[in-house]
Amino acid sequence: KNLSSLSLIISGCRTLSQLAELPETHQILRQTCRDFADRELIPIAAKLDKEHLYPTKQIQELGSMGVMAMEVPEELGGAGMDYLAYSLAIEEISRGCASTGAVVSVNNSLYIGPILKFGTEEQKKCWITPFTSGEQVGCFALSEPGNGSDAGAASTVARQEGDEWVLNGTKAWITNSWDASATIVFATTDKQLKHKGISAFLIPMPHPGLSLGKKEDKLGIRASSTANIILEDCRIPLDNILGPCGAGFKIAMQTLDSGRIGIAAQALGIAQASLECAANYAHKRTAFGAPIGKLQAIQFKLADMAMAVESARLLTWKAALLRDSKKPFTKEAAMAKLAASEAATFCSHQAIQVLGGMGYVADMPAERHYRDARITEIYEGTSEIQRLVIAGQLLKEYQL
Ligand SMILES: Cc1cc2nc3c(=O)[nH]c(=O)nc-3n(C[C@H](O)[C@H](O)[C@H](O)COP(=O)(O)OP(=O)(O)OC[C@H]3O[C@@H](n4cnc5c(N)ncnc54)[C@H](O)[C@@H]3O)c2cc1C
Repeated sequence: KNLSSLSLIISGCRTLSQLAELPETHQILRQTCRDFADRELIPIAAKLDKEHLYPTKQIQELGSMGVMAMEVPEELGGAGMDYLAYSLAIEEISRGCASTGAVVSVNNSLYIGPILKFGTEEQKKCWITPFTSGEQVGCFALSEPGNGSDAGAASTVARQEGDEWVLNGTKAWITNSWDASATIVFATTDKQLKHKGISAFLIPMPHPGLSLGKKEDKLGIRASSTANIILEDCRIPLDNILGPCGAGFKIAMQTLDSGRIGIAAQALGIAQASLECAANYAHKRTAFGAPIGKLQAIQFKLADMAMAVESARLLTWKAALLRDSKKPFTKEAAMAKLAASEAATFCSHQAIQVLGGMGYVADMPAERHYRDARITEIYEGTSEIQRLVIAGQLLKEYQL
């Protein structure tokens, strides 16, 4: 009995030690994604951003590397890796191009994630496998023009008619929508039951009755498409419901818990890129006869940036490790997303200051990082919502 509790302690230590030093498999994956970002993403990120171009070729290459379906078992076409690996991949890709990070993260955690968890075996084969190679991507349609944070107030409706569901309503801000081949749509099936009357549906794209709004002209992550999805008597077979009828809100909330680890990782990538940009510039730029990196004012900025990135990274890895060991992680995922998104906005702001005038123009990546960082404090739950989630969990822990 004593020995078995000791082995538990030892395995706990191994998990903790991963916060300081990654296992070799994860180090290799991280380096592979970093090399890919250096080679394939950094040289084109400014052009993708400026011209709002979807990175078709890069997404396909990431698909062939297994990065479009990190957690999906190999028999379904995925990489069969864990969430720590996923967060490392998203950070490295987003360090190269945050828009590409958004496309990859939505496909993995918002589209594939809930199908993997709640789908039937048939649904997994049909709706996951074709989305593992990067040839096709999916999207996740929860928000509406009238409600984002208050996701339980969905006004999109689905009614059963014979052997079909008929959907009507408008979903707003849907990432990947213009490039997607399928979407998960959340719609109310029983208004009386409020959020317990919301269900999740799988709809192929394009599909009769489903149309797209204009591409939003965004501040950042401009290479990923964002648009309304409009449903007008959109008919799908009864089998296209995901999970039990009425389980949609639970599916959405659990999906966002996991998705937040991906957004934390995306924010880390942007923060890290900002730090690297500022540190490199501090060595090269001279003022008053010496590199600006010799100035304590610049050094303090770099130190604060490095601390913000590293502490948010540890929170992100902790949330991922908890999820991988099947322990509760809602609070830690919200903490990771909040800390990492604030680190990204802080670091990208400071990077512009370190670069001076060069930080303000598109010749250098600092201004793009600044624009890209901002969304991480908004989507998959604003910073205010993360604080509500953290406080809600915390108060439960201290309940008398
Ligand atoms: C580029 C982009 C991509 C997106 N991608 C997707 C996607 O793929 N799928 C999808 O479903 N959605 C997506 N969204 C929507 C996104 O998740 C919402 O914008 C976000 O959840 C906020 O909702 P809202 O815009 O309606 O703001 P609101 O909910 O109207 O909030 C406005 C302000 O009020 C605050 N607030 C609201 N409620 C509270 C509260 N209870 N306590 C304290 N403060 C509160 C908010 O924090 C915010 O500051 C995307 C949005 C953008 C901009």
